[in-house]
Amino acid sequence: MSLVVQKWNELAEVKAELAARDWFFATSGNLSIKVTNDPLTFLVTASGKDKRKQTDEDFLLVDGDGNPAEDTHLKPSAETLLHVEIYRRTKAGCVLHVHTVDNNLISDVYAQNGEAVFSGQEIIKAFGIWEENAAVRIPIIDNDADIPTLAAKFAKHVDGDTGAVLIHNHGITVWGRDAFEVKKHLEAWEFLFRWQVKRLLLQRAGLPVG
Ligand SMILES: CSC[C@@H](O)[C@@H](O)C(=O)COP(=O)(O)O
Ligand SMILES: [Zn+2]
Repeated sequence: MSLVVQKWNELAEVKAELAARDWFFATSGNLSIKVTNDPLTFLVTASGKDKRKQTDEDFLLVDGDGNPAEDTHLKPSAETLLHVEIYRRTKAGCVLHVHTVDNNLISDVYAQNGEAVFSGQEIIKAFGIWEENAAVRIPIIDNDADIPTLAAKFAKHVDGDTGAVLIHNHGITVWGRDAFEVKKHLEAWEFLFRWQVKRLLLQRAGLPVG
């Protein structure tokens, strides 16, 4: 099996799992997986598709500038430049971007702080952090319809082989060394967002949550 086919299958599997979670509302979301380092090439979702469907036009191979590296009628994701920033700056192997109601709510509630911080949760261990009372933070950046502008703001927070950024009232972009790691991190973030949204509601209702 060629490397591209192997990576295609890996990304298709993650895409199917996120689809099963119903994390691709209204064609939102984009995913990518690195294929080669030198030169940089990666598979990225084709733009505007319903990512819940599985077809042989789901992904296309792009180069280090995010342009198609093959002859195709498919258009790379509108947000490919964000993926480019990650692959150029880190050793990440996979990038996932989803819009969920909870990640949008958290991005809005904490927008003024420029970050959301979570602590006191066992699932933080999914990030490989084992200390008692550990806290994790996720930066929140303003959304921008101009993708190069958004990518420049986003790039300021890309400083490790794993990471995540919330885009205000838009969604989350998470990256990791491989598909397994990034999916685990995405699931942990979404767990924390859902937990926090529910806690805020229960607190508002006067119920005794910590
Ligand atoms: C209808 S979702 C809005 C899109 O602009 C975008 O945010 C998105 O996540 C999907 O765009 P795509 O070009 O299909 O990768
Ligand atoms: Zn998006």
